[in-house]
Order: sequence, then C-alpha cells, then structure tokens
Amino acid sequence: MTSPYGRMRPAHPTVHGVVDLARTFALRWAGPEQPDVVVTGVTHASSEVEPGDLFVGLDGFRVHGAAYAPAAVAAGAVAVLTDAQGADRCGDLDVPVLVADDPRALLGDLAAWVHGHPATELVTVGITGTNGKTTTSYFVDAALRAVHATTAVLGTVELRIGEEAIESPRTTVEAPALHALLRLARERDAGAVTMEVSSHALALGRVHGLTFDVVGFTNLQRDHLDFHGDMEGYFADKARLFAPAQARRGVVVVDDEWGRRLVAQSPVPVESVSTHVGSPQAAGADWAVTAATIGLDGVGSTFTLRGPDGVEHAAASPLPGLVNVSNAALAIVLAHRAGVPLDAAIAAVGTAHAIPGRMERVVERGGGLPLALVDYAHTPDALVLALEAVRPITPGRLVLVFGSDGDRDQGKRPIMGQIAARLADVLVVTDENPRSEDPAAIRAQILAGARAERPDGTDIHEATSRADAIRAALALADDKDTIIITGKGHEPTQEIAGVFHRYNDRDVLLAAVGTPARGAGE
Ligand SMILES: CC(=O)N[C@H]1[C@@H](OP(=O)(O)OP(=O)(O)OC[C@H]2O[C@@H](n3ccc(=O)[nH]c3=O)[C@H](O)[C@@H]2O)O[C@H](CO)[C@@H](O)[C@@H]1O[C@H](C)C(=O)N[C@@H](C)C(=O)N[C@H](CCC(=O)O)C(=O)O
Ligand SMILES: Nc1ncnc2c1ncn2[C@@H]1O[C@H](COP(=O)(O)OP(=O)(O)OP(=O)(O)O)[C@@H](O)[C@H]1O
Repeated sequence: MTSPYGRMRPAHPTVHGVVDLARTFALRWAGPEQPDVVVTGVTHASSEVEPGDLFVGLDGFRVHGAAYAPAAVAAGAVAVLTDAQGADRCGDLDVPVLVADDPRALLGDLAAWVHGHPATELVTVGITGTNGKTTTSYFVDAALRAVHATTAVLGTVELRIGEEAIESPRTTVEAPALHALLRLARERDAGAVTMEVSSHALALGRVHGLTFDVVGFTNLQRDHLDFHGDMEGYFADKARLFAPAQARRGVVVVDDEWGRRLVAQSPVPVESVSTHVGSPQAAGADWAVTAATIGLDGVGSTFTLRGPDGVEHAAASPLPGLVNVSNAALAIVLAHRAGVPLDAAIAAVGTAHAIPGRMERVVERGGGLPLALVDYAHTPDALVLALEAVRPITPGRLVLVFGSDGDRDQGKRPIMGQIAARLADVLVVTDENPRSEDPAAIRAQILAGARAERPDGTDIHEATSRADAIRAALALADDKDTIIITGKGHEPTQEIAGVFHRYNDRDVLLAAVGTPARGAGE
C-alpha cells in the first residue's frame, strides 16, 4: 500500500477539447481562446498534476490554489480553471486560463465529465455518519462481492480496486481523485463501489458529480465541531448526502434522534433500521433487530433481523460488540437495496474478514499474555461502546491505552478522560496525533477529566510516547486482563509537529510481544 493516490489514474483517459469544456461549464476565458488544447485529466493539487491535466486553482482555507498554477503548468497541466481573484494571481502562463465564479462548486461535475461519468456504470453505495462508516463499508463490500467479481472500496483505511490497495489520504478523497478512481475501477471491470462519505466531504462537495444508488446513515455523535460549528451544522452537512442529486434512495439507522430527523426530512426515499433490541423505534421501523446475543468469546454476535414484510432472518456480525450488530444490520439492508439477494447479503456479512484497526484482535489471551485489541474509537460515544464491548470478555482488569488528537475538538478531551476512568480499570494516557499542539498539554486535559472521575488517581498512568504506553500496558497486564488501544486504529503514521512518522499500533504491539509485525522490513 504505497503508491500515491493522486496517481491512481485511468490508463485510457477520455480526451476533451478545452473549448468543449468551457462551453459545457459556461467558463469564461481570461485570455485569448486556445482551441487546440485538449484535456485528459483534472486535479486541484499541484503535487498531483499529470501531463494533460486541467489544474483547478481553488480558494482554500489557507492559501489560494491559483498561486500554484505555474508549478502545475511546469508539471504538465495544459489549462487552468480558477475564480476571478485566482486569475489575477496566475501570472503569465502560456496555457489557457478559464474562470468561473465558484470553481469548487463545479469541480465534482467537471471531474465526472472529464472521466466520462464512470459512476453511472457502477453500482454505488455511500455511507455517512460519525462512527461505523468504515466497518459498515467493509460489510457492504463483502456482500457486494457475492454478486460482483470485482469491487472497489474507498475510505479511511485504504483505496482498493479489486485486490490492489493503496493508503488513503483521508476518509473521502477530493472529487478529481474520486472520479479518476471510479474510471480506473471500470477499466478493471469493477461492478460495484462502496465508499465512506465524511461530513467534510459533503460540506466541500467532494462527492458532487456522483448520484449513489443507495446511501446509508449510521449515527451522529459529537465530533468535528471545530469544522461544523455545532451539532446542527454537523447534521445539516451529513444530511446533504440524502439530496436527490447525491442519492436515489437511502437506509437510515434510527437509534438516535438524528437518524429519526433524517428519515422525517429526507427528500429521497428512505427505509429505517432500528438496531437496539427492545427500542421504542422498532415497531415503526422498516427493519428491526429483534434479538441479539453478544458472543462472550469476543468474536462476534448473532441477531435476528425483521424485514418490512415481517419475516425474521437469522443474521450475524463477525466483530464483537453491539455496535457491530448495528453496522451489520445496516450493511445487510444497504447491500440488499444495491442488488444483493437478502440471504446472500446476510451470509456474506456474517463471515466478513477482520477490518484493520476495528476491534482488531492482535494478541490472543494465553501463555501469560493478555488479550490485546486495537480499535479506532476516537469520540466519547465510540469510547464508551468500545469499552462496554470488551468488558464482558475480560475476566481480569481492563487496561486502556489512549490519547486525543491535536488541532481537533478540544472539548472532548476531558470527557474522554472521564469515560476512561469510569469504564476501564487501568489507564495509560498518551499521545494520538498531537499535530501542532503541545502533546503534554493535550494529555493534561485528558488527565484532568480522568482525575475528576477518580480523584485518588489510582491506576492512572501517563506515557510520553505511544510505543512506551503500549509496552507499559503489557508490563501491567496479565493473562486475565484485556488491553484495548484506542484512537488510531489502522493509521500507518503519527503526526507530530507537522511530521508524519511511520507508526502503527498493531505493529508496535506485535513487536512488544516479540512477534514480527505485518509488512515489517518493507
Ligand atoms: C478542512 C479541510 O477539509 N480542508 C480541505 C481544504 O483545504 P484548504 O482549503 O485548507 O486548502 P489550502 O491549503 O488552503 O489550499 C488551497 C488549494 O491550493 C492547493 N495547493 C496548495 C498547496 C500546494 O502546494 N499546491 C496546491 O495546489 C490545494 O490542493 C487546494 O486546492 O481543501 C483541500 C483540497 O482542496 C483539502 O485537501 C483539505 O483537506 C485537508 C487536507 C484535511 O485534512 N481535511 C480533513 C479535516 C478531512 O477532510 N477530514 C475528513 C473527515 C475525517 C473524519 O471523519 O475523521 C475526511 O474526509 O478525511
Ligand atoms: N455503529 C457504531 N456506533 C458507535 N460507534 C461505533 C459504531 N461502529 C463502530 N464504532 C466505533 O467507532 C470506531 C470507528 O469505527 P469505524 O472506523 O467503522 O467508523 P468511521 O465512521 O469510519 O470512523 P472515521 O470516519 O472516524 O474513520 C470503531 O473503532 C468503534 O469503536
């Protein structure tokens, strides 16, 4: 998983004359028309330019992308699209400069057009929500594989087409990369694609130019308020996925009030799924989980899913915890509405493979070693659910290694410290991705919350490096205990002071118990 995602381009790009481009999107020419120029790709990032690209200079939060137009042209861009302010910043370029009032608003449709609308040739499933997007998307993909020989999954963990995967730069890639990946998926005969759609992506139009066959909503919990302002703003951005231009139909988990609001206001047809046994929502929901048994071995759960026709189906989740019953139920309905027979969807989801960093069992209990898992829980609610999921499979003490991100929602830090002290027995507070913040200051905010809950400070430890924290947890735990390391999940790097260091919880854990890490030495 190494190649840069920006270079995941179709082998046989579609060729468009720049005049055609200007006419189709009502673009203005900043200089004389240059009718002979042809465009074969598009990007908004100078570092991702391939020869033949249209470079789109966007007015960003930090800089105006038009400032990078000369670098883009030097790298092979054959034309530039920007706004009026950007056109003034481009300097003297010997390529056509086109102007639109709001290039970002056009970017998705334009990228889809440049790549010949690949999404229309694929079955497309999009998933949004605060937690469970990745897990649900892997479950959906497992089901889609029952009817499509080749599928693609685009999300936080990786960008995968068939068996080829590369590291993903973020949850939802920008529109130019997205439509290029979809065309590449078609070139490789993929029949279906499942993708995670973040709230940032929806706010910034990253999935414009794509109308999903089915979209799903998992839940809404406190996160990303630094970007969306408040929960109302966060919800409004998530709800953008349920607009007719973005989706034909939807499936919504109605366990929280946000899901219920979404069902009430969605302009596209939606089905509701209630996943909490005994919930008051169950009777009115189209689909409902009516019974669930959490596997006390920590491996998975079985549950009963009642369909809109009243028929009950025996189903299973391959991952521990009730949240994964919820994710599995949603995935089954999404895959079914995306064309997978219900029985096949249920069977495939129940046997889906482990997902990197999602309740991933890295060390098994025995021989003096505790059970040790890596999980991506990085919101207060997700932390509660993760700790509750492992408590029943812990005969001894529950040891938690965790931190909280820098340059992100600060308010959640003491809350997470408090939750940790309430639900875990031993805490090792350490760093997640401090980014530009002082790591010690972040830890202090978490520790303040933990000590508010447990004033005597018993079994609350602090470690200044994440690897040290994992080693400390192992030293503290015996084979009756469970260690859960939360916050970073599959992430292959740790961002400290602007530098991305190679780092992965699973690999550090394996090294600490003396097992070679997956991919070590690569
Ligand atoms: C807050 C946010 O989402 N910011 C996005 C925004 O950045 P920005 O406006 O600050 O960009 P900028 O740095 O001002 O640059 C302006 C333009 O100049 C271009 N540029 C800039 C520098 C250069 O050398 N060359 C160049 O061409 C940039 O590509 C950009 O188009 O527009 C950029 C592309 O135009 C995005 O890459 C960038 O995402 C950044 C990298 C990011 O970290 N986003 C995160 C917060 C994010 O999207 N997260 C979500 C959710 C994750 C979750 O749920 O946990 C995700 O989908 O991953
Ligand atoms: N349905 C759910 N409800 C609440 N928490 C969940 C749910 N599913 C998973 N989680 C918790 O959230 C963590 C992240 O899960 P997952 O990666 O599937 O979500 P995500 O939406 O992709 O998150 P992100 O966008 O932050 O990558 C998991 O490790 C687990 O602790």
